[in-house]
Amino acid sequence: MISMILPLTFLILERMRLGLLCGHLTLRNSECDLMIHDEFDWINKIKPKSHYQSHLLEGIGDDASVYKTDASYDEIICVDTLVEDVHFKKTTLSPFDIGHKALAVNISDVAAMGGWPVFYLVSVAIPSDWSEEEMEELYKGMSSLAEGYKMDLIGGDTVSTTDKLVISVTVTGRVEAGKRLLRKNALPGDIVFVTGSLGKSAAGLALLLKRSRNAHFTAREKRLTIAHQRPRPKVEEARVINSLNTRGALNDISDGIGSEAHEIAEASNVSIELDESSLPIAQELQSVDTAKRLEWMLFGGEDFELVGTVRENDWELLSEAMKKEGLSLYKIGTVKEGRGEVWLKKEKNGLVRLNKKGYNHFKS
Ligand SMILES: Nc1ncnc2c1ncn2[C@@H]1O[C@H](COP(=O)(O)OP(=O)(O)O)[C@@H](O)[C@H]1O
Ligand SMILES: Cc1ncc(C[n+]2csc(CCOP(=O)(O)OP(=O)(O)O)c2C)c(N)n1
Ligand SMILES: [Mg+2]
Ligand SMILES: [Mg+2]
Ligand SMILES: [Mg+2]
Repeated sequence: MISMILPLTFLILERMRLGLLCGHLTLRNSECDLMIHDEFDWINKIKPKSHYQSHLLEGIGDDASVYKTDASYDEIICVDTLVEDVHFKKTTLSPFDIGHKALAVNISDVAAMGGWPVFYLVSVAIPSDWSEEEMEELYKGMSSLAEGYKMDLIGGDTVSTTDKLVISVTVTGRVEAGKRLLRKNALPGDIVFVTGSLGKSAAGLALLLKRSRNAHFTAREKRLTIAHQRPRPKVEEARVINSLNTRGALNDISDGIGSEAHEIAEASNVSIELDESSLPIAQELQSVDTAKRLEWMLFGGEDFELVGTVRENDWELLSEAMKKEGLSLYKIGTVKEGRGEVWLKKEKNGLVRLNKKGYNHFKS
């Protein structure tokens, strides 16, 4: 009995000591409780106040960073990471899907700067339950997407890990000199647009989490799961917006438009008014309960559509140019004077303030 109680007492005292060290009492495996409570606050804390390299045009704070070259274009570079059990499970994405998505989310950030992708580098931490065949499939997922953009894989890193698969992809791209499209470019009076319907990825994820990717899905359900597994980065759309040679703000939707609209509003120091009745509704989500659908559309994330703003005078020209390329674009709101707020215009109840909600590592 004593031999059981003694170690237990020691364990409890040790937990209390750690709890005191961390300023609170918790029973977690790690030494201290996770101290990051908001992803975006944390990024702001580590953001350098100045930089050494004068050819850096945009550092931390947009979808990707941009630096100047002596050529007629500026260079774009960005990195995003996918972690098993956070961004995917073996039951939600196949190895091929993981490769596709890890590259697609980065190409999407290049598109969100108005540019096109050029090179990619891949860093993988591989646990022992992942086979060589699975890793080959993952790389096939990347190369088949890269092919369409003529992107080259130019480097990376491979390490072992004891736990979950981690894949980190760096993508470089280019944009015509001085023509990058930034979150801070919106001005009052602008039209807010989105390149496609929202919420399909979140609906697809819900299906995959419930049933697993090898289950039987109807054709409608399959379109939702594919939206989650194989998002198409909107490079063509970004290039049309860029070709207009006008001021415009742009952001890609990874966390949910509720979050990204705030990012534009905050960076531009304006407010954004979204019109609920103008948000395009995917045909696949027509039959879904309205409240659930709105939650997925505003806060679900991972649609990788582009949300942005253009001058009211440029709207006709832009929507014509998109139509000519067979691409879609929807007017969903307007930019107003403000201080980073986002409002949703309801059909009946007037304006409601949207929280900066969406996917937030450490909060959700
Ligand atoms: N750990 C980090 N160290 C340095 N910069 C970071 C870190 N995490 C994020 N950032 C930067 O913060 C900004 C916002 O990141 P994020 O919200 O992930 O953008 P996105 O949704 O477009 O991928 C970007 O400029 C990104 O490069
Ligand atoms: C198994 C699983 N659970 C939850 C999600 C939902 N999810 C995970 S990360 C994320 C947001 C996008 O990822 P993030 O790392 O924030 O990309 P970034 O904003 O940096 O582009 C969402 C909606 C998922 N894709 N898979
Ligand atoms: Mg982004
Ligand atoms: Mg990111
Ligand atoms: Mg995010």
